[in-house]
Amino acid sequence: MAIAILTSGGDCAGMNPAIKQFVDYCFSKNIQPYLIYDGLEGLIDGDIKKASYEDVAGMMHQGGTMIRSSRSKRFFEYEYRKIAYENLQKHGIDKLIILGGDGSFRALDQFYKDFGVNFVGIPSTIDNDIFGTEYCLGVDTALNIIREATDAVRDTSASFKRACVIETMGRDCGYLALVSAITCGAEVCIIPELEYDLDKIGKRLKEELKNGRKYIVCIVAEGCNSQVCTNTNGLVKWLEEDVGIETRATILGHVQRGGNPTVYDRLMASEFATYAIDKILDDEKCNHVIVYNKSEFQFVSIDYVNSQKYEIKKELLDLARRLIN
Ligand SMILES: Nc1ncnc2c1ncn2[C@@H]1O[C@H](COP(=O)(O)OP(=O)(O)O)[C@@H](O)[C@H]1O
Ligand SMILES: O=P(O)(O)OC[C@H]1O[C@](O)(COP(=O)(O)O)[C@@H](O)[C@@H]1O
Repeated sequence: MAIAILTSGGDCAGMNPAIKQFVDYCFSKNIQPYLIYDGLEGLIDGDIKKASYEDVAGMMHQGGTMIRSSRSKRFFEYEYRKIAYENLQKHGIDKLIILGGDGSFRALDQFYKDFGVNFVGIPSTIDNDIFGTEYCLGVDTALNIIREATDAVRDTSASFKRACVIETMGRDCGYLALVSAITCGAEVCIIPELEYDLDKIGKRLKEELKNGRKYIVCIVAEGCNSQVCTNTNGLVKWLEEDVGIETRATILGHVQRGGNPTVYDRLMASEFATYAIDKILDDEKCNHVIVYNKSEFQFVSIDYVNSQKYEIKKELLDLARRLIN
């Protein structure tokens, strides 16, 4: 019996601390851990290595994933999954821990159905958009990067009496933009989940500018680009032409995916990894995702994770209602 770890889909801060804990904890239980490099692509290509303490030394503070990640078209095909399975067999690996999003969990669930390889999925995505868990690894670090960037952009906006539009990542989900708008003290928050009224926002902003406001901070979610929302360019145009304030846009992009993991993500990584290993070692059959709700870790089925679309909780949305009118 042997156990391996891989990272798949979008990387995030916290993956390295989880990999380190995986290796250290397996050794403490006298189990040989394996590392699979390059995600599902590496699984197909047989890029699998016995882990040693040296492999994970000094990686606690590093962002991204030192065993790298990938999105794999080949893994959708049975033929390649079979090759992946044969690669695992060569090392006697029958258990996998995967750090990724719901796509990666679906991939391993298919793999489990094909060949019975047990796995536990650890929700890891800066988007925080996996149904069934309040928290996904990497979110706290991404939020802190957005906060630092927004604080800096606000400084220069205030110096020039300008507005700024800051675009966060999140794919279709507005979580990062929402929490950032609330915690960075933004004046406007545009996300796919909240209906907004530009006329009302415009009137409010003009009134505030008349009363001495020196700058405006707008936070907009990446998801607005593909949805029926005003996107970053649209907002810049509207601020300049309708509200009448010089405006600059900052699209934060991939800086949000890097950076040293925060203390919270390091701790969550250790806990997620430890509980996941305990579960996979205890259960004869295991195709679960570990989730975190109300300060507790639980295990749920892939079907449950896939049964609904993630929705931001109402109480959090309510905190931003004054930023959309
Ligand atoms: N139904 C599936 N069958 C096989 N492989 C899948 C399936 N769904 C997703 N995958 C694999 O999982 C990878 C990661 O999924 P993706 O949605 O890109 O990222 P995430 O895990 O962050 O949601 C995909 O590139 C693909 O290789
Ligand atoms: O790195 P890429 O391929 O450009 O993907 C960008 C996307 O990945 C993310 O950063 C993270 O998404 P996942 O964790 O679901 O892969 C999204 O916020 C963003 O839309």
